[in-house]
Amino acid sequence: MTQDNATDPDDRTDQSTIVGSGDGTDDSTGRDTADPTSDSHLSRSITREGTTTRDGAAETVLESRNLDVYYNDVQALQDISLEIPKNRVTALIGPSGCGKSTFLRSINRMNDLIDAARIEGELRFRGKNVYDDDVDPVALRRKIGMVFQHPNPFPKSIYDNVAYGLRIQDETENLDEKVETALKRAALFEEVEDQLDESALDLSGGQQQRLCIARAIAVDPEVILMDEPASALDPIATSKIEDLIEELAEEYTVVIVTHNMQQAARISDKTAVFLTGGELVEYDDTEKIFENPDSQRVEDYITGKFG
Ligand SMILES: Nc1ncnc2c1ncn2[C@@H]1O[C@H](COP(=O)(O)OP(=O)(O)OP(=O)(O)O)[C@@H](O)[C@H]1O
Repeated sequence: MTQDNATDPDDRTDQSTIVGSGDGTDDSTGRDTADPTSDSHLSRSITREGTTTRDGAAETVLESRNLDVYYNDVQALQDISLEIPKNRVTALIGPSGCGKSTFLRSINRMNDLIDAARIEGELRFRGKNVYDDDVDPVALRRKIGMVFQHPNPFPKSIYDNVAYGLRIQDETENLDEKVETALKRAALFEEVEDQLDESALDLSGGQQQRLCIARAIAVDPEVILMDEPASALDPIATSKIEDLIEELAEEYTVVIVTHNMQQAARISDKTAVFLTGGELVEYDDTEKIFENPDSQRVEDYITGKFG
């Protein structure tokens, strides 16, 4: 479990796209990155506007294809292929050490920060392999924000925490409004509106976690990755975070690692079950996984026979 801070604004640049050039132009193929099913090798900016929704089905936003991850010579993930739908909550569950956090960190290239980590295969965000040479990981992490197990607000005021990323990006127009919107979306505004200038460190753990979510939201991501975001919180704070996650899925695509199977069953639409050895054993609608999984190993895990 990494404690790195994907939202650390000091790690950011002013680019608004995930590609190095940031100029929003097509490469020589002239094809459009917006097509999530496209196989093309592209260098166009990836924007929210360029999407289409298939009839009835949620659009795929993230897709791993034959993804292998190694730490030095040890393989942590084996041949992971799955599609993550837009505006849904996708839960990653499985016993300790099965690679859930590794997969989550692969999505926004947080594993780049681990020297021993090596990736093979593809991880596509809106059809574009995020491991292509022209992808800027800092810009990628702005589009794919991350919230960690332990709340990690900066030692600054509540306001400055939320505004930090926007200031780094020079997006200070209507800053008060943007901060307020992010705090509202994170279901925190009403609790802190009279203390915006006070230290974020004085908030409760649950409030700090919602502040970290507000900080991630403020820079307008499309995807929010959450690595056990409620595991350090008490039951009431956990319940608020769970309610919030369901609300967030109206605006964002949420991918959450959780050890808590009840939590996965309560809040997620899709569930991926990883088992020992870094194998994705089953991935399906959450209801199906919990009520009638295809795999006996998954059933054994869900019913507590191991793990
Ligand atoms: N930085 C690292 N260096 C070396 N090995 C690592 C590193 N991070 C994880 N691993 C190994 O990779 C495997 C997968 O770890 P990962 O943390 O992704 O699993 P997990 O399912 O998220 O576990 P947990 O539920 O305990 O957080 C484990 O064997 C772990 O020891």
